[in-house]
Amino acid sequence: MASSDEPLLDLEVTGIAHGGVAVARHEGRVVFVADAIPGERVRARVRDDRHDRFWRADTVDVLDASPDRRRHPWPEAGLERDPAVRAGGAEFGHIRPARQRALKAQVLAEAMQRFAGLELDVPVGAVSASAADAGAPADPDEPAEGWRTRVRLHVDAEGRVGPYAARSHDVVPVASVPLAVLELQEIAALDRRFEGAAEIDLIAPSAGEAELVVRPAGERRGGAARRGRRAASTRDAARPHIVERVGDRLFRLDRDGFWQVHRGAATTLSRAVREHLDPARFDPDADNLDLYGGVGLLAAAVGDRFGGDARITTVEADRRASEHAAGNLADRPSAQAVAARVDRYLDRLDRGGRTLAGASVVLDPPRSGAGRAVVDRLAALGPAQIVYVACDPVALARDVGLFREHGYGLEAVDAYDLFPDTHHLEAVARLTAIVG
Ligand SMILES: C[S@@+](CC[C@H](N)C(=O)[O-])C[C@H]1O[C@@H](n2cnc3c(N)ncnc32)[C@H](O)[C@@H]1O
Repeated sequence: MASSDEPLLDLEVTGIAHGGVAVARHEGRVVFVADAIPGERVRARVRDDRHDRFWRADTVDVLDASPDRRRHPWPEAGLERDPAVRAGGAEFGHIRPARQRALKAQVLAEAMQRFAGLELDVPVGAVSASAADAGAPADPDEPAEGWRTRVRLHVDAEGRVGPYAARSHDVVPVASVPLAVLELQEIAALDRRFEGAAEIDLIAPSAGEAELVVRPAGERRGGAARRGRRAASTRDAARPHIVERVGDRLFRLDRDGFWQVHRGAATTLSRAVREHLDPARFDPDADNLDLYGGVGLLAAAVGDRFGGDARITTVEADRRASEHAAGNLADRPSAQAVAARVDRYLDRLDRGGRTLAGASVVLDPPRSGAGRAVVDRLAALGPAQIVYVACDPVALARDVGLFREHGYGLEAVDAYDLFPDTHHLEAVARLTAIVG
């Protein structure tokens, strides 16, 4: 590992890589450079020179700035700070929002080309996080900050709170959290000392008060989820819950359970799933599935699109989330919630001699994607269409490539900027069986 005595490199920055780092070359070797923009010339300090083929470096000075460079909206994450103490989690904040989205679109296009063999040009749409019209397409010039309804901060040995530094687990005390929605900025208590605590969670549900939750050192997070499918204990039943509103519908979930983070995300993704499901291929009586269903957000969207009688089963590994899904979908007699791992659920269908012929499947896996084990099983069951909701462009592209091996084609894809000031993006794609 390089130290701050390491010589500095002057680099021509030529590209962008997955993960939010720019790409340059030095003496034939690729250098991944943090806090730079393609087209710039920067001075960078090498942080990691252990690999033969690539090094990692951090920008310390900009020699020729891009017109898309701006002052970082989070002072503790900006170039003025030494890279070792720059706040993490806002690695695109130094870039104007329109260029952030263009770079994300480029990463998606390159991933689709490389891993799925497809030439695509998909713009990444801005999404409003304002309390009044969250989820509406946003004015591209609207400030991108103020979108996070969940923020996790860490506590250092002296009780001070902050995010981890970029690329380390060192806590960086901060005076502001500009990516958070205003309610959370107001309660963040960043000047308080939290001795004995490990983490602070800031949570702003759409139907209820914003909360600051202190997690003592040694507390096990997500205990219920880890206990798997054991019978619900009295302690589980008493776990704090919150309520989220999407349109006219309310969703109940554990306070530490999964929910989309951007204030406009649940609306955006519900709408995207409704729009991407091809009505000509949708059979309300088929064994329609919402895989990786959480507390039933997207199963509800399917019901809203095709009516309460449309059959749908939401499958989720976290037993508590699945119990909430059953409650959240209780007004839909044709919807059911199953607590199971997706791969095991698909195996059970197969062993039972069932197929998914004529069925529509919503697939919303974690960041690592569905992967070969799930894609192979799902494709073998032969659904009519799959609407894939993805928060990682490379995992999506890899899985699209796998589906194509099984005769599924990519019919449509849209992308949304649900993580401004970071390198992340959300994409929704429709895959259908190619006939003939
Ligand atoms: C990206 S979230 C999507 C949740 C939901 N669709 C939503 O939009 O709110 C992924 C979900 O997959 C669940 N999960 C992770 N691995 C799983 C697996 N192998 N089988 C089933 N569910 C899993 C997680 O608990 C989480 O709720």
